[in-house]
Amino acid sequence: MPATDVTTTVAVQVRGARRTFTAELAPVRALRGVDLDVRRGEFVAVMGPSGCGKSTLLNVIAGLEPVDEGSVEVAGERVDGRDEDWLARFRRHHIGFVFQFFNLLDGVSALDNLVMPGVLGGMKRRAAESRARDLLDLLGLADRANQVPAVLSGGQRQRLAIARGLVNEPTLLLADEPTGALDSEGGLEVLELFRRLHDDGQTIIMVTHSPDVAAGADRAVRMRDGKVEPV
Ligand SMILES: Nc1ncnc2c1ncn2[C@@H]1O[C@H](COP(=O)(O)OP(=O)(O)OP(=O)(O)O)[C@@H](O)[C@H]1O
Repeated sequence: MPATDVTTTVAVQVRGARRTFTAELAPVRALRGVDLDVRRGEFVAVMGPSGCGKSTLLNVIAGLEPVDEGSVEVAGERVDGRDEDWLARFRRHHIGFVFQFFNLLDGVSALDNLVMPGVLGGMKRRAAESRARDLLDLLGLADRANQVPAVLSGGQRQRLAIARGLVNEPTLLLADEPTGALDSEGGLEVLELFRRLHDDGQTIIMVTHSPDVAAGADRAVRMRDGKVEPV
């Protein structure tokens, strides 16, 4: 990565991003020229009505979906126009993703839910296990290491999912409605955790419908009809 001031302080830069889905009735223009800048270490909430393109924006930042036009840069690297192998490697090193419905592996322990992505990301098993135990400690789940996700509470499961997103020490943590499936107490627990991660320097972009959750971020941006609105 070039060591200039701009690339070391900019975590994400999206310019003129457009993404259209083909659908039966008419094309859906999910992103219609999105511009977004996120600095390293920033905690940004993305808000806006259902269908305005929030998840699509996270997906193009993660390189899970291509843009039809425009550019996406993360940690000084252009993400748009890359092939799948490059993107898979890039995601393993730079992106942690947390989803609304946890996406945990049901049949294996909390510990193995963290060790597996670590090993897949290129860590030796012992290093992955040590990182996994540190994260379980950090997230207050040390005594749950050998339990399967089904016996954990919603808030604990989401904390485990966040830990999984952090195993590979991502440059950027992307969270799509991380509190959406939780009651208000669980939601606040998760928000508190994000605040702590942010205090430790983690860059976070979080999609949320909740103004209370967004208020915990450094900055909220609003999307409407496939664009980020000026605030
Ligand atoms: N794979 C797809 N195929 C077709 N249309 C899609 C696809 N993914 C998203 N869309 C459409 O693109 C638009 C934006 O979707 P997106 O999921 O980004 O919105 P959102 O703001 O995250 O919505 P929500 O808050 O309900 O999750 C919607 O009209 C959606 O139906």
